[in-house]
Amino acid sequence: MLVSLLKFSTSGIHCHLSKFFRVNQTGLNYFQRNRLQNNLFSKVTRERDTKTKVSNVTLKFCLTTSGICIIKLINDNHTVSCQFVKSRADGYADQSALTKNQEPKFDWDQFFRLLWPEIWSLLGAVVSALVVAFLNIQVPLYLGNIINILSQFTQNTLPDKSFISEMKDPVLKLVGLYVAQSVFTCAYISLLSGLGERIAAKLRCQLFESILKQDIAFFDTTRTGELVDRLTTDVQEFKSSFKLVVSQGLRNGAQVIGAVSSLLIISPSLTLGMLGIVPVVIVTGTSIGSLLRSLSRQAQDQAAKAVTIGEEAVSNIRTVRAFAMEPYESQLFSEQVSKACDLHERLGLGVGLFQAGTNLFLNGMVLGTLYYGGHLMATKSLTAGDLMSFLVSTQMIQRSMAQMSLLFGSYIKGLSSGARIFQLINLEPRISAEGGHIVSANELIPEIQFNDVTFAYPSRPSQTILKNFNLRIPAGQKVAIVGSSGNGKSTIVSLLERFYDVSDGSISISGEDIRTLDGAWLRGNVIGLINQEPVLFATSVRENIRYGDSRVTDEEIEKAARLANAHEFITRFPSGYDTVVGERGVTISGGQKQRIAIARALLKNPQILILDEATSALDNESEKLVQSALESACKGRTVLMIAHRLSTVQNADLIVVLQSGQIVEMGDHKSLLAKKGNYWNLMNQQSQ
Ligand SMILES: Nc1ncnc2c1ncn2[C@@H]1O[C@H](COP(=O)(O)OP(=O)(O)OP(=O)(O)O)[C@@H](O)[C@H]1O
Repeated sequence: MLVSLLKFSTSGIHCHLSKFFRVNQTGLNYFQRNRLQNNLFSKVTRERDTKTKVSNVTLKFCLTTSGICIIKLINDNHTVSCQFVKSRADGYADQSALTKNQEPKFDWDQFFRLLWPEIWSLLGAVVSALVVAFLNIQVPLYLGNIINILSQFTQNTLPDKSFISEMKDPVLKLVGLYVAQSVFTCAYISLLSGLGERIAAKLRCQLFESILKQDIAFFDTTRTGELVDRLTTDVQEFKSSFKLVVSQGLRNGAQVIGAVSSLLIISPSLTLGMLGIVPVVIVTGTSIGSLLRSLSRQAQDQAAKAVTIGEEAVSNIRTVRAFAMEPYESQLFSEQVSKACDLHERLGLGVGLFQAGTNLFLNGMVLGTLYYGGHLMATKSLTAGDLMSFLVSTQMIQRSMAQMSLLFGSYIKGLSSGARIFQLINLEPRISAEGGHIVSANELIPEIQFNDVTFAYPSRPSQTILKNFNLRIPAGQKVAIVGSSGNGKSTIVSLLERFYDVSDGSISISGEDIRTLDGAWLRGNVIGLINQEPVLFATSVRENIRYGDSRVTDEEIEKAARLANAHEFITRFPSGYDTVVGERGVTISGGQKQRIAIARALLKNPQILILDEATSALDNESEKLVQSALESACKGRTVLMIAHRLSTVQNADLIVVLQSGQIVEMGDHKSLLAKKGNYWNLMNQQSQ
């Protein structure tokens, strides 16, 4: 990531500097310009408002709190102001495939489809919650009843009756009510919890599946942290809101309806007077709600941005440490966190104001009831027990509505999280990993043909990387592609693996356009890829070689490891094949990692092997070991080799020299040297 920032900055600065130099003719040479850029990085990323002078140019850097660097180039006569380099966080987030498109919308259809298989649990929970609400509504009536009996006893209107016998029935009923209330409360809470967890698990799996099936171009523009945030925070938020809204919302909603009905029975005039202002609350609530929803979405997006930055820094901790960039990363993280915090604070204030307003209204309602009810009691149209029931019911309405206003915040958060989840689940990859046909093993000829291939990366469509590229790699031959950095060598590999589709032309294997072939079959059975930075998972050596294929036996694993020159060092580990290699294989050396990766690739016995600079990250000693492993691995296969070090390609059947995405020379090592052209130049450069 840091490297990306530097690359990003370099190209930007380069562009501005070159414009500047063309205009002003300051005559800085290449080295001065490089020094200038290097200075620039160390200043931009470490200090604020720094000035430095290189040659006759003064550079001023500002790292503003919003993370935007503004650079001014000032020479003796001119001041050129370069508005430049947004912060890494903003720069990347702007490009994100998920955030650059339209605002995610909550899909109610999809939500109900998700709920459908859980309908019985949901119904059970709903019925239990409604029963609890119904029982709650009964409580004030029974209490009112008891008060009426008590007041009759205190006024001596029941002289012949025993207190215990009169009280026994209503008290027992009340106890029964409370017990039933507890049973149904337990039922709806446990049913809803299970339901919420199952839905969350299903959503996580669907999200993960959707992420894995996205094409590589999607990952070019979407940051890992953003995806992790959707998998974790959004699903968690959605689940909690769902459970809360269904349980509390249903219970409180039913309680309000039930309590209002019983109020209507006790005193219609008092009830209607009390409910007169409810429509005003509903209209105000709805309009405030849509404002809060938008604020909630912004807050969640911003929180995701912060997570993304934190995740990147932690996963690239070695680079961060090597550049002593901890303070910079902390600052970047805290800037994003404080932006998210601001938004959440505003959201909290909004929800708080809404709740405060609702509470004020509801308390006024209780006070009004007391006042008007007292008046009715004074005129003997209401008994003390009725007023008691009325007041308890009104308070129940007040409490329920207050809780529903609290739920409102959760409901809003749940909707925005759900919208973000569904957006990613519904995202269709442009290149599907599966589908297309399979060529049977005996018909498959491992011959590769690039026909007039032109290609630009989807994230940078204006930059054509390959132009009318034609190449035939006959079955069983070893073809090497060489050329200086950035000429499109690895791009050829990505196209052959069908990580991207060609913009024009076609690539065929065994005479079939690879766009018509099943991608998973192609990558899983036909092509083996060994690249510069082998990635191992934090599990045992055995599991890394097997990589999920349970059909593979231990003997086959050992055979592949022997072929990859890995068996010897693996058996020297105290736990042998069961040695755990640490996250991304940090506990073993680069050469060892590479040989495990070779064994993994060989295990599927691919007919086509791609070596993308497979030895360039190794020292001489490791390179020799890996090179000999590769030589045995290449036997009997069609091999496409990408190489920086020309020493590794000399025995190739055909060497292709690439320049700016086009073939400029082709031949074997000897004939190319004899030509004294590009290949010869590259050889000379390397030997120097
Ligand atoms: N995912 C990507 N999105 C956009 N542009 C890319 C992407 N990957 C590579 N490029 C650009 O494509 C061009 C060719 O890159 P490629 O990696 O194919 O070159 P290469 O010859 O393999 O270089 P190297 O030898 O340094 O690995 C470069 O300009 C690079 O910036």
